[in-house]
Amino acid sequence: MIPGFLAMRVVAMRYFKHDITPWVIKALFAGGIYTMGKHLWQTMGPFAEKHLLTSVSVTNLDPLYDHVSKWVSTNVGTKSTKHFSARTYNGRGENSRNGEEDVDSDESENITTPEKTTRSQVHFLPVKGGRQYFWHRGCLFRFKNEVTGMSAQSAHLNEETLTVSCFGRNPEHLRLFLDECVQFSGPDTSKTTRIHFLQKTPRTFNGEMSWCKTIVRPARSLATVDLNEKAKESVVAEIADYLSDRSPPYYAQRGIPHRRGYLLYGPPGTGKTSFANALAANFKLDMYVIQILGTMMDDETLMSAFEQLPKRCIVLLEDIDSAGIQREDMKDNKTTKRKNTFLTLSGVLNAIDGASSPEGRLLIMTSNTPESLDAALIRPGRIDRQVYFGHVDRKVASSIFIRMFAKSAEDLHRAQDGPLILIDNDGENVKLRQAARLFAESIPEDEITPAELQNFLLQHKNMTDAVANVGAWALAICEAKKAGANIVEDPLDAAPAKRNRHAVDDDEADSDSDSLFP
Ligand SMILES: Nc1ncnc2c1ncn2[C@@H]1O[C@H](COP(=O)(O)OP(=O)(O)OP(=O)(O)O)[C@@H](O)[C@H]1O
Repeated sequence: MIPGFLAMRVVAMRYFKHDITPWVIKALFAGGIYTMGKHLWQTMGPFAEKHLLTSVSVTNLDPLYDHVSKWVSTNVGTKSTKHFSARTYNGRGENSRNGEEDVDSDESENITTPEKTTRSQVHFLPVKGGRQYFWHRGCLFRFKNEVTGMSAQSAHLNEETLTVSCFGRNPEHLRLFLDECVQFSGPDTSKTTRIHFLQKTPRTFNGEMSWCKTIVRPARSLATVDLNEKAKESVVAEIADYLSDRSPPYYAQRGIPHRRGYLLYGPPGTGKTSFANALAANFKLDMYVIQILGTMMDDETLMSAFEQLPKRCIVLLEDIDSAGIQREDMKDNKTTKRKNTFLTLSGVLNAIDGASSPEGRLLIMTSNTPESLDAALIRPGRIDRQVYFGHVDRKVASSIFIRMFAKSAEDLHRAQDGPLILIDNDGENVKLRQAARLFAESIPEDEITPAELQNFLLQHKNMTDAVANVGAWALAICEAKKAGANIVEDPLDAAPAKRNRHAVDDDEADSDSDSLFP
């Protein structure tokens, strides 16, 4: 008997003149059936799932994860569930994931396409652990979204798994569905490079750092980085050989640790980081960036960062000299507190090639003043090759100009790893080539960095204007550098008196440009 039933029955009889007994019996019966069904489902569920469903699982380490979740969030969306997790995608078919951001890059190829858009969209997915059912091409599908563990790439990132199941035994339905997800996702995400940064781990309070920040950038082509062609080709060939399947056994047989290191050195803004990015894109490797300066990095953190690296990747140690790891500090192995670093020479060397540092990775260090680095840091075995990045010469100036003003990607033919070559499709490109020659002739050789030139061209997007003003601008830059000034005023923005100083150059440039662009 249900406790209090008699009292309730009496009250119902008195006030409603109604006997509730049959209703209570019906409710008890329904409850019994529900409990029995639930129990049956719990015991039979795994059996039914195994025999009635065909499933496929994808973890968030695979690009397919993004394609599937994007399809589901767009096409199934809010129809059959009330609790969601939200995530953002931008219009290029890239996405944000766990600690991962999309960024627009000023380093993307300079030829823009109209379909590139930076607008972010918010999409809904079922909460983690949630399920969603939907029909696709006449088949009932189930979508499950679960946290399944810690990511192997970073001990602090969750590994999430999407399981898509379809009722029936035919895996063809799933294959068609996954194909559609990939198509739906739009531009190929392999045209992006993932760049990982060290960050204080959000879930710990001791300030421990791990690779928990990731950004996705448009893949940079090697052809858009100006560097001595022979040097570029041979570096690319060496890395291709190092990453090939025959390389690990070759190193192992000879008892050599399977590691390779490069030092890219030269003045700031000459393309060292860009080249590292382009190498990562070319070899489809993730890049792991360690910025020592300003991060209070110590030996332990650096060691742990290296230990967390995946087997195949590029590690970029940025501006290793400016981080305060310099010869005099390292000689007696003192801890250096200069410039906020707490690193010792042995700490850095251990991290780079100690017993616990993974093999198979490619190390790239960049430096503006390599002469200040300790010989131990860049000895062969740690750094196998040094590559110089310098100021622009006429060839590079012309190449940057053409890249900036070419109207479309089709106008530029890309040799495998070589420079971009302008195709003379029509008269326009002949003009562009001539303008590039004039532009390059107005620039003093080996004085100006590619970054400075690129910046000038971003501010002078009109070709005639760029050719006409580059001479005066270059002169101003060179004068400022000689005087040790950091601020360089654009001669066009300067007072008239100052502009007159370069009147001759302006006039010459004007006459050149006039002949080109009537
Ligand atoms: N050699 C180059 N070829 C093409 N673009 C270049 C080159 N050098 C510089 N740039 C452009 O200049 C900007 C800065 O380049 P980057 O960051 O690669 O220089 P860096 O040498 O790494 O500088 P830093 O030493 O200050 O880190 C980028 O936008 C890049 O596109």
